[in-house]
Amino acid sequence: MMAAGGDARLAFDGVACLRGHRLLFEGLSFALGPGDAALITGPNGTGKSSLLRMAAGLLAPAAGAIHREGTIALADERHALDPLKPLGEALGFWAGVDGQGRDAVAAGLDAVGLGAIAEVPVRMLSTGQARRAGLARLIAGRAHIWLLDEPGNGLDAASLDRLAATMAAHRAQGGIILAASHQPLGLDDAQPIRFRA
Ligand SMILES: Nc1ncnc2c1ncn2[C@@H]1O[C@H](COP(=O)(O)OP(=O)(O)OP(=O)(O)O)[C@@H](O)[C@H]1O
Repeated sequence: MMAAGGDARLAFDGVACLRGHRLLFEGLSFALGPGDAALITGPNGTGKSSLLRMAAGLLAPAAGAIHREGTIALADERHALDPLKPLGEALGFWAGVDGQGRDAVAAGLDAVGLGAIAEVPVRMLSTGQARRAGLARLIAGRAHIWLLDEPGNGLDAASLDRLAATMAAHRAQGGIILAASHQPLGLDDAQPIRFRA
């Protein structure tokens, strides 16, 4: 079972983002509670990934405040799984760090359709499988707030459907999703956060 969202909350209040000497955005405010989702869209380099890194606490806002309640997990193109280990074992390491057990790893693998290759070393995964492995890691961590950076990249149609179903289940349990994507993710009712060139 996924963690219940409980009182999960993620809110930006008048946030500005400075990278190098460039102001990417300012005055950004939004609030997400249990079951909510927001979808960040916009051209390359406008600050979508930077916003997610701020939400994760990896990048400080130049102005404004970010409020978080609940556990947070970020999935981007770096899955951070040990390339030499079998997939299931590599996921088990991170599940342990997140205070989860083998059942969470099994649920993560199942959600991305990789249960049959749990014994395959991470270095042998295809591009799309590696991407799905990163999502399995996120799912197995059972965090309340999911930050997803282009989660549909490299995924085939069946995997995109699974991702949509997994996101819907997470929200139904009170989880929160903040995603950046150039492609539709099935988050049609999500709050839009649009960046412009
Ligand atoms: N460490 C850094 N130092 C300075 N500038 C950076 C740094 N990291 C990213 N940037 C710049 O910040 C800007 C926004 O980058 P970001 O990755 O947030 O964009 P994005 O909207 O996610 O783009 P894409 O659609 O290509 O993924 C870019 O111009 C990028 O070069």
